[in-house]
Amino acid sequence: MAFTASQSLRTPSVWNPSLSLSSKLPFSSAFSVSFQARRSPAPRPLVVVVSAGLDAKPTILVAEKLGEAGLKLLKDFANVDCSYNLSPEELCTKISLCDALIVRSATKVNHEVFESSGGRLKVVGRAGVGIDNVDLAAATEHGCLVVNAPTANTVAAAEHGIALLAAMARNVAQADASVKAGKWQRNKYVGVSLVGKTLAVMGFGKVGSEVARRAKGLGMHVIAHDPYAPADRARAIGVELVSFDEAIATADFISLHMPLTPATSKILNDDTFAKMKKGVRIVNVARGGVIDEDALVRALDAGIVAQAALDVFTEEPPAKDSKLVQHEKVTATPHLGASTMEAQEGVAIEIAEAVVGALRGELAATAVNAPMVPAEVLTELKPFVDLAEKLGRLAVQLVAGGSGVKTVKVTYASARAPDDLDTRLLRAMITKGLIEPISSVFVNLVNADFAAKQRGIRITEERVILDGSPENPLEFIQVQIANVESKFASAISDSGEIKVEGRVKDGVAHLTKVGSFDVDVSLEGSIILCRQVDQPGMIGKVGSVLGQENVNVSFMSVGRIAPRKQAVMAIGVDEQPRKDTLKKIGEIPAIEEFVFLKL
Ligand SMILES: NC(=O)C1=CN([C@@H]2O[C@H](COP(=O)(O)OP(=O)(O)OC[C@H]3O[C@@H](n4cnc5c(N)ncnc54)[C@H](O)[C@@H]3O)[C@@H](O)[C@H]2O)C=CC1
Ligand SMILES: O=C(O)C(=O)COP(=O)(O)O
Repeated sequence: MAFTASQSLRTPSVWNPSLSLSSKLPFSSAFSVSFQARRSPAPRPLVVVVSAGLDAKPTILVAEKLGEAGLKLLKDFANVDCSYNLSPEELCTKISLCDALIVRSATKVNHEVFESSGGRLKVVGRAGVGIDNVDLAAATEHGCLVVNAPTANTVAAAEHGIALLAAMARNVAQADASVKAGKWQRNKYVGVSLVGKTLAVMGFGKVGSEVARRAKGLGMHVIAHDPYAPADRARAIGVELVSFDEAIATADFISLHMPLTPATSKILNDDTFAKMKKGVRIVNVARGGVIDEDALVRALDAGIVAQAALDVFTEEPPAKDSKLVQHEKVTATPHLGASTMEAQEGVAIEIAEAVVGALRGELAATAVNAPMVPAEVLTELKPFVDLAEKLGRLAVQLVAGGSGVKTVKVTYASARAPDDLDTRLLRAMITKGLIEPISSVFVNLVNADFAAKQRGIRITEERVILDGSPENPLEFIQVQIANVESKFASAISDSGEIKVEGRVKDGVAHLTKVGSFDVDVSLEGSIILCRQVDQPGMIGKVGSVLGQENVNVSFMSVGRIAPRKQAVMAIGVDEQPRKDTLKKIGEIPAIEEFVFLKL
């Protein structure tokens, strides 16, 4: 049978586009939903990380210098190994003993690092903004959460951008070197004024907008280019958003503030320099890789670019004989944008809190490779998260042979408006439930979609919109697995799929349907499902077998088609019955089939 779905997964509008899933996560095209994710007014988006399952004190490797206040937070919680300047080989060796890794921009956290961790690494904390030094796809594949510290160095980076802008325009660095060399060259270092000039801010995010604000204070005319920035945010600070071509063609100064991504790599190149106003001046506090550095040297030599002020380089540190760094029209700093006392203390605290929180399995505000779920949504969905995982677990255990699952349909029944229910978390937990019982993979919110895709499992989501009060986020969740045989034939619904359905009652997950049978058993402990001919005394017979074997029954429920016809009995048990206990149940006359399901 074919399941239908009508729309691709959308990114909620509250997300910062540069952190959005659409650009960072290798989301599977196998997933589709028939509604949009929730648009939340929450001030801080949050993400839940499935707990790393740590029993002992975790170990955190801090591979680059971090502020003291952050280190203290880390040390209060974990064993902290501060090892700076590790070679790639040393990092790979150490990482297998670490639960978390904290880096700045100098450490390359590549595929080998995740491979070498042997599955122990659960969190990578980037103590700063740019995460281009972390292989996000590899992190996701390994179920490792990546968090960054996106806010604490914004002002520092913006201030450095302005410092470079002014220093470049007035030849401060070159004149300083000249004076120190015993010269007094007042005519050589005549600069240009900033007031009245047009500044194009490329990348109107946190740093870009702070630069724009400051440049306006200097009397500059500020325009910006950012394909994802909302026009009203720009308008609010008197900045006009323009196209890339218009920005570079009209600017006297260009300041770069976009992340380094495949789309922005070498975005300034021979072609784009050729479109610029002759004599343009360029500031780069973003990433060296957004400029084709050889092309910049050519543009400087040709006089297209009058000057450049660069804090960042494709290779850091750049080669000593780098033509770009040595160019007399270039002012260079060694990636100092975030390096103020204040920013480094702030960044250290921000990243330490995020990493510790993530290791505790708590909420983290700054996940880069996982869906961010606002806090209040999470609180509301918590019992359904439990239900979702358990339904996934039950459904897959009902498959004969336990494998061959390819097509899963999840139905959410709710009175909520279609765009008012964020199900990414639920889908991830159903996926976890489906995959973990049949593999050795640890599935969490980070790698759930990836893990499903790897196994060729296609999960579609559908909404049933109910009448009634939208107060309760969900009435029930139904999980169906198509095109498989079941080891418990009664779990196959009339339409031919394995079907389980559950609800949350008084905050507790309940199984409420198996195949076409209504049952009601709380999803705690484990479950025995029996099909029998409905007749008096069955509950007592099964109960006494379990009682004799000291297996505590927590819940029992019988769902039947009609009196004295076939019925399904669901029995919740606290302990796992021994094999011969289960055999004894199977031997009870009138029991036609039974299955034991672990939650
Ligand atoms: N030199 C330094 O020490 C520092 C450098 N940075 C760099 O600055 C970058 C920006 O930082 P934030 O403003 O905090 O990040 P942000 O994420 O707030 O802003 C980045 C902006 O770039 C935009 N963008 C994405 N692709 C674009 C494209 N093709 N063209 C134009 N705009 C595009 C995004 O929509 C977003 O608004 C970071 O990614 C990092 O690489 C940040 C802090 C310190
Ligand atoms: O936050 C960023 O993106 C930066 O570039 C700062 O890098 P750093 O932490 O100073 O190595």
